[in-house]
Amino acid sequence: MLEDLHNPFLPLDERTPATPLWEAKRELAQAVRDYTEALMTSAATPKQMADMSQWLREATAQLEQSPRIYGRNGYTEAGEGTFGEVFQEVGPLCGHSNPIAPPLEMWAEGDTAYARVNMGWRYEGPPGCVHGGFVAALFDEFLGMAQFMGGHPGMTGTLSIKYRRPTPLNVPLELSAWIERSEGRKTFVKGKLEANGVVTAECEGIFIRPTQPVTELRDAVMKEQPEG
Ligand SMILES: CCCCCCCCCCCC(=O)SCCNC(=O)CCNC(=O)[C@H](O)C(C)(C)COP(=O)(O)OP(=O)(O)OC[C@H]1O[C@@H](n2cnc3c(N)ncnc32)[C@H](O)[C@@H]1OP(=O)(O)O
Repeated sequence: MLEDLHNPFLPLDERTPATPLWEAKRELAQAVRDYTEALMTSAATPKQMADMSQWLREATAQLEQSPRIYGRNGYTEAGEGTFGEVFQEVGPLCGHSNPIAPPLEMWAEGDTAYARVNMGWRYEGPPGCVHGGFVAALFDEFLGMAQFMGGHPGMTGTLSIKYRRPTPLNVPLELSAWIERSEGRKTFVKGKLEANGVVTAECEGIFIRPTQPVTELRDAVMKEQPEG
C-alpha cells in the first residue's frame, strides 16, 4: 500500500523527483517560497514593489503560455509519475513542487511516523505563532500519511485538535503519529506537534476508506454537484 503512494516515508535523500519536470519545478517552487517569505517581511518602497509586480506578472504570463497539465490525475495520465510520485510533488503541505507547501518532510521508524517542518512568516496567526488552520492542515496531511502504515488508508472523516500552547514560527517543529486501532473501513490515528520539546497541539483523526478507487474520486464528486 505504501508503494502506491511512492512511500512518503522513504529516507529524505531517496525522495528524488520522478521526472525532469519535477526536478525543475522543485527548484522553481523553492524560489517562489523564498520570494513570498521575503515579501512578507519586505519594506521595499512602493516603486520597488510596483516594479516587482510588473516583472512577476511577465514571468507568470510566460508560465501561462507553456503547455499545461491540471491536477494529480492529469500528471499521472501525462506520464509524469505514479499517483504516489505525483503526490509527493503536488501535495499542498508536503509537495516539494508546490510553493504553498512549507514543505512538510515525513518519515517512519517502526510503528511511528515522524515529520518536521519550519513555518515561516507567511503562516502567522497569533503574533509570532502559526495560524491554527495551518496547524490543522499539517495534522490532516501528516496523519493522512501515517494511516497508510495500517494498510487501509482513507479520507479524513473527523479531525479533532487540542491546541495546548501557541506554536511558534521559524523554529523546527516535530510531529509524530501512530495508529491507535482499525475498525472495518475506519483507521483511528493519534498525533502530536512539538516545538522546542513542548507539545503545542495534539490530534485524533478518523480516516475512512472510500468504497470507490481514490483516482475516481474527482469524477464521483463532480457527478454529485448540482448543475448550473
Ligand atoms: C485510498 C485513499 C487515499 C487518500 C489519499 C491520502 C491523502 C490524505 C491526506 C489528505 C487528507 C484529506 O484532506 S481528505 C479530504 C477531506 N475529507 C473529505 O473530503 C472526506 C469527505 N467525506 C467523504 O467523502 C465521506 O463522508 C467518507 C468517505 C469520509 C465516508 O463516507 P462513506 O464511505 O459513505 O461512509 P459511511 O458508509 O456512511 O460510513 C462508514 C463508517 O464510517 C463512519 N463515518 C462516516 N463518516 C464519518 C466521519 N465523517 N467521521 C467519523 N466516522 C464517520 C460511519 O459511522 C461508519 O461506521 P461503522 O458503522 O462502519 O462503524
